[in-house]
Parts: sequence; structure tokens; C-alpha cells
Amino acid sequence: MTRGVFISFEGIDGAGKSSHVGSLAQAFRTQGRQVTVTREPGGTPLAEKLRALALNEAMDPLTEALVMFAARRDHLLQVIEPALARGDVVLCDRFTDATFAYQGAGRGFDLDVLHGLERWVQAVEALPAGSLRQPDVTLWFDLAPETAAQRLAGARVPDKFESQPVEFFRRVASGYEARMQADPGRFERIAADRPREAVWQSVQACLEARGWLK
Ligand SMILES: Nc1ncnc2c1ncn2[C@@H]1O[C@H](COP(=O)(O)OP(=O)(O)O)[C@@H](O)[C@H]1O
Ligand SMILES: Cc1cn([C@H]2C[C@H](O)[C@@H](COP(=O)(O)OP(=O)(O)O)O2)c(=O)[nH]c1=O
Repeated sequence: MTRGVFISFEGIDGAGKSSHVGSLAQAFRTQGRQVTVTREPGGTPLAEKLRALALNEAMDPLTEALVMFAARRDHLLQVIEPALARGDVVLCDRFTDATFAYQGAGRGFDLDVLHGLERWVQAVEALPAGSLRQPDVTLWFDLAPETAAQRLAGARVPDKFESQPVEFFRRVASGYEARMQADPGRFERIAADRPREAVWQSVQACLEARGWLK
């Protein structure tokens, strides 16, 4: 049976990642793969309710981290694990790196606590004890916060995170950088400051190089 592949998309708000999720799903489907497209926080009825709270209500950083990980646990068990077990390609718009980048680096919340939550939440039955479910590859759309802010201006009504100042997103970007340093083999850094077509070529090239797209 075909092995499932778990691909996450990361980057600061406005980096341009969502534009490529649908194109990648189409590319995999064209090659005969079943694709599950999903997002975090969200992806299940419960996790979508938690998303609405996390994106719209003020809360302290620990509460925010717990809400993100609670949504993630439900999403993993209900959607991601069954899809991987079926052999699907799972395309997930954000995963745990976003919690380290936004709650950890952005809000300054304790990284040790986040590591602890990661260990609890991402231990799943399909993996041996001690291993965690992580994406097979994480596409990090890297863009200067000023450029992302220009792209977002007028594009949509900002939520709680999108209305943060440029300084916040500088910290978030440094959080992504740190996650990449800690697990370089998992990350593909995509230079997102180029026209959409050039960014798309890079996305395809990364997945071809890993043998997942032909
Ligand atoms: N390569 C690009 N160049 C210019 N604008 C872009 C590019 N990619 C996306 N955009 C625009 O930038 C905004 C944010 O893109 P989006 O895909 O929603 O970002 P994200 O999902 O990372 O928050 C949208 O208005 C989108 O049309
Ligand atoms: C998954 C996750 C997202 N977030 C934030 C990042 C984004 O600002 C927001 C939602 O992400 P996203 O779905 O990318 O927003 P949009 O659909 O508006 O492009 O949640 C966290 O703070 N922590 C997390 O763990």
C-alpha cells in the first residue's frame, strides 16, 4: 500500500502559503494520489470551534497554547492519523511549528512547556512509544514582515494575530528559523518574496527532490 505523506505549510500571516495548498493538492491528485487538505487550528468540528475562540478572544499565553494543542489533538486523531493510515497525502495549513513561532517566539511563552505539550499531543498509536507524529516535510514560506503586511493590507479583515505589529512577526519569523535549525532535514525554506509562479516552481521542486511528486 502507498505510504501516507504529511506536508505542513508554515510562515507568517500574508507569506502566501495558502495560495499553494490547492495547487499542490491538484498536482498530487493528477498523479493518482488521494489528498486530504486541512488546516490548524481547525480541521474538525470541535477544532474549528476552538479556532474561532483562539483567533477572536483575548486569553493568556498558556490558555492560548492549550487551546492550540487541544485543537491539534482532536485534529490528529480524527483526521490526520486516519488519512495517513489510508495512504493519503495530507496537506496541512500550519501545524506545531506555528505554536512554537506564535505562542513561543511571538508571545514569549515558555518553550519547555510547549515541548512538553508537543510530546503529549503528538504521541499516537501508529508510532512506537517515544516517537512523535511530525510532518514529513514542512514548507516554510519565508517573507519579510513588512512585505507580508503590505500584501495583507486591504486583502482581508485582520484577526487577533494578523493585527499584531511588524515586531511581533519578526519574532514569529525568528521562531520558525529556530525550529528549522532544530530539525533541518524536515524543513524546506521557500523564498516567498517572488512572484507567485516562481514560488510555485520552488514548491514543486522541493517535493520532486524528495521523490513525492513526479
Ligand atoms: N507571490 C505573491 N506575490 C504577491 N502577492 C501574493 C503572492 N502570494 C500571495 N499573495 C497575496 O498575498 C495575500 C496573502 O496570501 P495568502 O496565501 O492568503 O497568505 P497566507 O496564507 O500565508 O497568510 C493574498 O492577498 C494573496 O493574493
Ligand atoms: C496553528 C496555529 C496558528 N496560529 C495562528 C497563526 C495565524 O495568525 C492564525 C490562523 O492561521 P491561518 O489559518 O494561516 O490564518 P488565515 O486563514 O487567516 O490565513 O492562527 C497560532 O498562533 N498558533 C498555532 O499553533
